[in-house]
Amino acid sequence: LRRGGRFWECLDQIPRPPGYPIIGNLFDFMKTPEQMFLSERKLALEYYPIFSLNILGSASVNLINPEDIELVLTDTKQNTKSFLYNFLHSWLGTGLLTSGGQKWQNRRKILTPAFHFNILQEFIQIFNEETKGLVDDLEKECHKPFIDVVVPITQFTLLSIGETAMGIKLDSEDKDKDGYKSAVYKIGRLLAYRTPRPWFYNDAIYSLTPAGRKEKKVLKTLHTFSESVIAERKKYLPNSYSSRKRLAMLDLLLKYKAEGANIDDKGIREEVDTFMFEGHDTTSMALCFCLLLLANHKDAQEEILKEMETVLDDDTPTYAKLQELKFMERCIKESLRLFPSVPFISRVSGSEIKTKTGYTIPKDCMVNLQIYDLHHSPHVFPDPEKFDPDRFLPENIQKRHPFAYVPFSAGSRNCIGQKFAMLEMKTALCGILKKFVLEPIDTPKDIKFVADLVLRPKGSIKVKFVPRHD
Ligand code: HEM
Repeated sequence: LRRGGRFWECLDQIPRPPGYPIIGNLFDFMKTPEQMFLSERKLALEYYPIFSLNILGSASVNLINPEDIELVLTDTKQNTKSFLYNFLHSWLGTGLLTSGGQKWQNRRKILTPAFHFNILQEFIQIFNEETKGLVDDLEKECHKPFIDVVVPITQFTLLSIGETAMGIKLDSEDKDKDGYKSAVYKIGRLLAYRTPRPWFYNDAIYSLTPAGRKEKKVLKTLHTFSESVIAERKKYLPNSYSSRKRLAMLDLLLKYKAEGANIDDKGIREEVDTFMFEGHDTTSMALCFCLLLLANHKDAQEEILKEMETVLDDDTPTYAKLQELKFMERCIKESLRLFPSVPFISRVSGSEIKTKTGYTIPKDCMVNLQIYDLHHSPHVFPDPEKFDPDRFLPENIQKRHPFAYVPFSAGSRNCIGQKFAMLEMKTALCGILKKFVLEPIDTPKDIKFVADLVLRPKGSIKVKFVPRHD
């Protein structure tokens, strides 16, 4: 009623799965996190290219086709994140991922230099050192019938973001770090629980519920960790920053603050929380799924090895050498197609959107861009479940719509860390594949997912690591 006739008039034209009066499609989503994930996939397959949902008057439009996804991602009027991101405010505040308008523009401008090519080049040495630690850990465990790769890989990505962007060395035995990792899992679960329950959307009401009280405890762990990261880095603050032209992320923010720029302690914590999370969890999942796929595709594994032998000889990879690993890159890209770490993103329409498919999305409506379903659609990728790195040969990319593949989103709000992530994943793969042959235990079909902040498996991802004897 509040939204008026035009809103519902437009929305009612868009295909919607049958629901009930008042509650709408609520029962499609009042399910376990695993069933919720499957429900969305089923709807996307059935209703491609577009469908709407209405849960107790909370409406959304879901886009699955590249043409309409392009319309949203290239229009700055559609840049505002939907209210779903508000649920992250108690954790990430309004950092780069969750902010909008002028604040987002200022922060993006401040933080972009922290991911400049010169900075990334310096990070390769850290990625190599952390890869060595990862390979040592895998060596200790490789006598076992399998390793759940999520455990060592998450450790690797967390240590890597700590040492690169934050400039601190996290102790691999550190209890706070372990508490942080499990808190990230817990908050993801709580958000998945809250999202389909509009009666918990009000913060005051939610805070009184058992889930809200649990969230408060989890937030304490998350914030204690990020505050300790900032305190640790502050110990090493130089008196003057002028000696180095380019600074990594946390130093850059601390410098801006010291110089009186428009960022305070709260702002710095927002970004540390944002980058600690976005910088480790997404890359960790991407790398885990890549290892799963390579274990199941020995031919690709051997081809990567041959390429490594030609390009790297026996050296540790440098920035320039990593650029030359073209086949490895295609494998990572294909892995991110099948397992995009961020399965969907969400916006609110800043104006009416006339879709290429002939519908009108009303203004002020939640618009979800279903990246996972776009990447798995047979309309977009023939034989979509097949692992085929050649889909990313230049001549094949050219045949596709430019927005058919968007694991890092696209447009002005794209992922600021995408180059960082690719370099980190390539360095880790070089270290791992040089030492081990990956053997399959789980197959991709065995993996069940849960609705979460990132594409998360329900249980473990099991791979066998067999030491390589030259
Ligand atoms: C494979 C790894 C990664 C994937 C698949 C990924 C994916 C994405 C996607 C899809 C978005 C858009 C989110 C949205 O619109 O709501 C995003 C944004 C973002 N990502 Fe990543 N990401 C990855 C790695 C990283 C890393 C390593 C960092 C930091 C070092 C990072 C930091 C961010 C930040 C801060 C944003 C918000 C950017 C903005 O709105 O200006 N990401 N990422």
